[in-house]
Amino acid sequence: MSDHLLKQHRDAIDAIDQQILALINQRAQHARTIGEIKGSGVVYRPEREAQVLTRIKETNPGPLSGETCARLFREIMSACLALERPLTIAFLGPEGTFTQAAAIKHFGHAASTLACASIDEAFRVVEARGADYVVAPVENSTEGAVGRTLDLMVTTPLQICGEVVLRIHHHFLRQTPDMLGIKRVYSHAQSLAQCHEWLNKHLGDEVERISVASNAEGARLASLDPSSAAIAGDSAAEKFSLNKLAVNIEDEPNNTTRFLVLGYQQAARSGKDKTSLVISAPNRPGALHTLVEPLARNGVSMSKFESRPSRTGLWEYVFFADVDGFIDDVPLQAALKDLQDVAAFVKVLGSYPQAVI
Ligand SMILES: C=C(O[C@@H]1C=C(C(=O)O)C=C[C@H]1O)C(=O)O
Repeated sequence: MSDHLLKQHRDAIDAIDQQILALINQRAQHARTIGEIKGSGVVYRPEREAQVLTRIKETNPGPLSGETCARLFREIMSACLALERPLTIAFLGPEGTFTQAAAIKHFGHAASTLACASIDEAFRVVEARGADYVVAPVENSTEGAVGRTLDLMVTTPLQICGEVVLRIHHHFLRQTPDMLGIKRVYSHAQSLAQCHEWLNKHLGDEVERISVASNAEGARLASLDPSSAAIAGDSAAEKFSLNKLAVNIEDEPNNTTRFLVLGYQQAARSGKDKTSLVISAPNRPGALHTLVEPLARNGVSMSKFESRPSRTGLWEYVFFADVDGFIDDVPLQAALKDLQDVAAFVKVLGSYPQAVI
């Protein structure tokens, strides 16, 4: 390899870096001015961020992938937004959970994350304006709905203003670098379930499976005791300096979790939006059909329909529906009007941009 050629390319990179540096700061100046124009109002604009990321992906000339460029711009926007006002995001702690990874994926590293002891607590902190937004898991592709998040959404005054989809990779973690003398394995119940085939194959019956409040808590416990192991993701492995004895041990290779972002904010239309509803009908034959029919009749397509026992005792079940489109779209307005005539309870949980990255 010619040293001369190498130097030429490095000089070019140095010159480009200076241009990038100047341009990023020019961008930040605009964001700061936008912040001044917004005044004391809401600074985070999910629809605008979704549009920026979509444009970057669609116009990216390569060789970097669209996904990679969107991630880079995600961080640039995060830093620009922090110049307007830094955001605090409540999540189900401790540090190192997948929910924290989802919060960072959505808001970037310039946002501060606030670990909470439970999903309830994370909602409560934001409701009391102790943090700006809450990120909460709502469904996993293998394990289904996260009931607690659904229950909280029925009564919270917060609105959904975004969604995050995260690929979940579980690793088998331990203080020592071998599989000898393992007496117990800690993880969240959902993660134990998502890896049960791997566990059945690689661990004997005598190894106890202990479900704990979070994967990160499992990793913490395993870091204190050489006879214990844990199942958790990358960030918990790093945080507690554990060895990865096996990586990506989830039974389902496309294991993903969807999270919702909630705050005191209705997102504006991004052009590629979803609306979430919770509805309920009196418990009589055909009730479910009554709830679905107005959506179908008005040509509103549904991407999710989930039932959940009602906790108020007023109705037997409540139903969570995700539909395509923004709240003031004509077909959706018509469907909602028809629904209000037949449903005992309808609450719009929010209209928000579909996840871009
Ligand atoms: C700059 C703005 O504020 C924030 C930062 C954005 C950015 O860096 O592009 C986009 C949306 C907002 O969350 C804006 O509203 O345009």
